[in-house]
Amino acid sequence: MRKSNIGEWSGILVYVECRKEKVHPVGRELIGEASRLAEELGAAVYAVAAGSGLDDIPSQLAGCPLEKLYLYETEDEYTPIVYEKIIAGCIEKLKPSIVLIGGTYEGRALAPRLAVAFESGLTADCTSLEIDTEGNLIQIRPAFGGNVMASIVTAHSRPQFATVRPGVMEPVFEDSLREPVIVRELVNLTDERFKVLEVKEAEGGDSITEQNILVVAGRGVRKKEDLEMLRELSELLGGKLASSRALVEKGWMSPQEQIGLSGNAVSPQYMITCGVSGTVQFMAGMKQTKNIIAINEDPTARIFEIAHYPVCGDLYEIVPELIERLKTQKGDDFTGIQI
Ligand SMILES: Cc1cc2nc3c(=O)[nH]c(=O)nc-3n(C[C@H](O)[C@H](O)[C@H](O)COP(=O)(O)OP(=O)(O)OC[C@H]3O[C@@H](n4cnc5c(N)ncnc54)[C@H](O)[C@@H]3O)c2cc1C
Repeated sequence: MRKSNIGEWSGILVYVECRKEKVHPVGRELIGEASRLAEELGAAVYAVAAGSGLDDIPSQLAGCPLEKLYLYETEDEYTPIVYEKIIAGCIEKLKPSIVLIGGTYEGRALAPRLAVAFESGLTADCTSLEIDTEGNLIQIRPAFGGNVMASIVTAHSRPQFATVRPGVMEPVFEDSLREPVIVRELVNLTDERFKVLEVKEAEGGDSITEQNILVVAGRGVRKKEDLEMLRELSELLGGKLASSRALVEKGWMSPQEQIGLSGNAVSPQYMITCGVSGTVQFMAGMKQTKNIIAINEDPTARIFEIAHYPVCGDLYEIVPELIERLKTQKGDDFTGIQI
């Protein structure tokens, strides 16, 4: 491990992922968390973004308590190798003690490369972050299939790298009047070994991580065809259907639609779980949900421990009834429905 003079490194740098000139929501979530940690450390928060068309990024981050915002304008499409060089250059210059990166497809490829480049530690998919008495970042994440929570510290090298999946942290509250210093650079670091010929959007529509309303199917659903009933409910509510891993393993739902430790972390306004027991691995991906309505026929199901609206009963009776009421009710205001 490269010996680092730890005292030379300070502050928190957040990698702000941008797609099609838009800040990925995880950027604001990480800035929110970084500003909380920075207060404890008495340190500053910085952000860095790379890509083309970054003109609008400062206004999208308005209200964020940032000291500096680094914008690296490049025509290169995202490839981990080129972006590693760009972000490593920024880290080299700034020397932040902590670097936070979204646990997205992009971030998951970028973070390990940066950690190797700086010969420092990385903890992937943290669910919580704290500061210890020495000022180290305590990186907390589920381990051993979610049965224990591991607290990991990178005590002897800097920066301390951590990724956090979208939807796990609260987004920053826009109350800062501070205008960050904007540092803008043009970069051209094309790596001859790679050429992006075309970028194709993944099929399957909007991701479940960006939904405000989710209906979640669990093993309590008996047949694949019965998912249509839950899909209808999700569409009537203007949301999307997601599932526990049980149905992904059966091949009824896709891995992109799975919530949990080995799936997606989500934080919708409303979630209706149907026949989901509430295992630790499932709950690791949905604890930030604002309103949980859980339908389960077992009164001792663990999901009821975190549900705001527990509904004990057979989903095959309750869901058709809900659909019927939604269809007959004027308007589609979900909050007005009496369960
Ligand atoms: C390393 C690891 C990672 C994992 N990652 C994930 C993950 O990311 N996401 C995930 O979901 N799981 C994950 N799992 C699997 C997890 O342990 C469980 O197997 C899974 O969450 C169970 O899904 P479930 O709640 O749908 O099914 P079950 O636990 O079988 O629960 C089904 C529930 O349906 C209820 N039910 C049955 N019939 C009805 C009915 N007619 N009406 C109402 N209720 C009914 C039952 O009472 C029961 O509570 C992981 C496991 C491991 C080891």
